Amino acid sequence: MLGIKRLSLINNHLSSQFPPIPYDESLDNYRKRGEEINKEVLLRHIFGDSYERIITFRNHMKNDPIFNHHDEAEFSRSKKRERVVQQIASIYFKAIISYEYCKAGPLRKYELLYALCDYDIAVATRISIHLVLYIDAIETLGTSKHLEHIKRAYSLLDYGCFGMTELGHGSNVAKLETTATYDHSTREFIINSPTATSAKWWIGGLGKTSNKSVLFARLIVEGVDKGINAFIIPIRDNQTHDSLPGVIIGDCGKKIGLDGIDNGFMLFKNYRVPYDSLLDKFSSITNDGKFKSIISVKEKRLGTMMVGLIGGRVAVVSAAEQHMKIGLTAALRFSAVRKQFSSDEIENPILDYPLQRYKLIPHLASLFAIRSILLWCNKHLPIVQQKINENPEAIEVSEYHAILSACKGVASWYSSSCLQQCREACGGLGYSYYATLGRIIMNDNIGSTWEGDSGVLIQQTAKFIFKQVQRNFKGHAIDAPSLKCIKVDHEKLMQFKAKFENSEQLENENSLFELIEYRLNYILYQSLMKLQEATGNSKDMFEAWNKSQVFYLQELAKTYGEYIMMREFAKFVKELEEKCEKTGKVLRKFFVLFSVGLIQKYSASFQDSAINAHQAKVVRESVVRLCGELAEVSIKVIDAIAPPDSIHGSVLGVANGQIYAKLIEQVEKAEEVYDKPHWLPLLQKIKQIKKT
Ligand SMILES: Cc1cc2nc3c(=O)[nH]c(=O)nc-3n(C[C@H](O)[C@H](O)[C@H](O)COP(=O)(O)OP(=O)(O)OC[C@H]3O[C@@H](n4cnc5c(N)ncnc54)[C@H](O)[C@@H]3O)c2cc1C
Repeated sequence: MLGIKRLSLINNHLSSQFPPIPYDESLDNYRKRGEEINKEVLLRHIFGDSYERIITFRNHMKNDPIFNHHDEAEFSRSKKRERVVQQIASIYFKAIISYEYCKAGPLRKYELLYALCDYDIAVATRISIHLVLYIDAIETLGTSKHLEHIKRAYSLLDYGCFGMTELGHGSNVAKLETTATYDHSTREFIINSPTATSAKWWIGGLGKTSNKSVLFARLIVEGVDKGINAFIIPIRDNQTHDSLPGVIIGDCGKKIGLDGIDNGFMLFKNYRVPYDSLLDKFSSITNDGKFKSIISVKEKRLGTMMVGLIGGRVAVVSAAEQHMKIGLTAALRFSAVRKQFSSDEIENPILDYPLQRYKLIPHLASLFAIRSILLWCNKHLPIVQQKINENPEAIEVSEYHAILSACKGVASWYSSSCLQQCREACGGLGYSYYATLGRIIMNDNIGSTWEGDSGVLIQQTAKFIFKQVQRNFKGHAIDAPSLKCIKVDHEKLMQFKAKFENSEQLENENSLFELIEYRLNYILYQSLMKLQEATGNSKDMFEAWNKSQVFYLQELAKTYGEYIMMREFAKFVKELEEKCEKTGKVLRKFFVLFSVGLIQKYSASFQDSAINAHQAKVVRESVVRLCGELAEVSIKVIDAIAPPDSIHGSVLGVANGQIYAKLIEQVEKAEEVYDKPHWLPLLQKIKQIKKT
């Protein structure tokens, strides 16, 4: 330690215009506080079977100078995109990603994406559009004749994109306007963009990179609209990289973040592709030119096709957790070092203040809740993908879809709120680019929109719950295991009174589940009543459904998502306790904080009758006390889960706690730090004008 301290002093002294900065022991001191945990056990528990491979990918990045956030700080959009391709090339071949490698383990590509997302979601997304969206679409919607496209994609002989969204439509996929008209004389499809709003828009990797695209278009056979189908088509010449005749490709321009992704637009003018371009697992055209589908009801066809495209949504949940982890690494380590005010001479680290603890610690608890549901999603993803092949309408499939949709929404909203708190928790220094929070906030921001707008997506969760309840009304048992707690008994619901009198009783796991299950049943009952009322004064069910969103159906779906997260968090803690009692004990407190936090957040609806004023006070006091206890151990916890400094890139989150030295070093390395501005003559001219 002495050696490191001396080195840090010498380095600082030799290269800086600033006075020497003594080694700051604040973070080391905070690290000694709180209960003991076993960091390795915790990280292994979090990463599960992926542990070794994620660490290997991390090491590839750590040892490769092409992964360097500070180099990239002043990069132009074009340079950033070039750098992302260099990074992908570097890691893809070191990681030996191939068709065989990914077939050997369905989660393997997600492990690479996970490691890359800790560095920058732009890099992870650039490759995930290709590896997950493009390849999974061919795999889910295509047949054996399309296997060659998949193999070429894994070998990077083709680089693919996912062409669904158009300028005019994103959420309402059924209304996409691009047409693919079948010409039986040549057994080809003629693709056209009939309107400006039918231009494919926002397509990641399309702007500059891809030579192939999965394309969603309206299939016309014998003049009849057969609905949206998917195709695999070439879009650029593989040698010259020119767009093919009949295809117009452009770049969507400057975005508010994610400079590293080349989002593009695409238009078609009588572009002909052969029959085999149709991904024809569900629908095909016979040799005598007749449309045929294994799903006879047209309205059901699109939904069934979409069911398999779930991998991207799991990646969004993961990104939310990863962004929270990086934000909290910066904010917590900074807060242990940063000092402001005291009642005596020695100032307090701001992490000692209950207000700062309340700002940050509940988000650390939510991070573990998201991680827990992610472990569940990862475990069930291959099972559900298999099930989709057998029966896309199986209950396991629709339940997975409902849970994932709710959790995608909840996780994306949690991460936005967490990152804003992290930025505020770091005060002005949090606004520096080198704190990394600004970059992450803008990159994370899209999580609530892409892969399906969260507010639209969770309506599908609400629909799923309603369908299950309808089954119950018709005398059948609810067949989704996650909804076994549903009891549509109004009388009993209204009589419910929480029993806890003090924090110990409140924080008991059974008591916490009883309360959150009550909340779920209560909001369900309210939603049913609201929908019934709205049905009476609306022109149709569509209007009634929309009138019941605010305060009801949206809340129902969110509560369900949070309930499932809580259920998985409880399992996560139990399994951890079996591996290491002391670490499990600390994580159990995070579980309790997450759960009590939900009760506190929803206290308005609890207080209708279920929780009295005294109990509400117990809930609030519990939150504050748990935040205090967990803040003491929070540096150890963040140490366990934080990626290495070179990967998270935040000067405020450096593991050695030398935040001021690191920030100064970075600022002094930036372009033109001590230079006169090139616009000095303009400044002087203005002064001259003022004088005369
Ligand atoms: C950076 C980036 C990358 C992307 N990459 C891809 C890609 O690679 N491939 C691809 O195909 N797409 C891509 N997309 C598109 C993305 O998936 C869509 O933007 C997303 O699905 C939302 O659709 P939208 O933009 O049409 O929003 P809209 O549906 O127009 O939503 C706008 C607002 O209307 C509200 N709204 C819509 N319908 C309802 C309703 N029924 N009830 C209440 N409110 C409603 C929404 O909640 C939202 O607030 C990308 C987008 C971005 C920004």
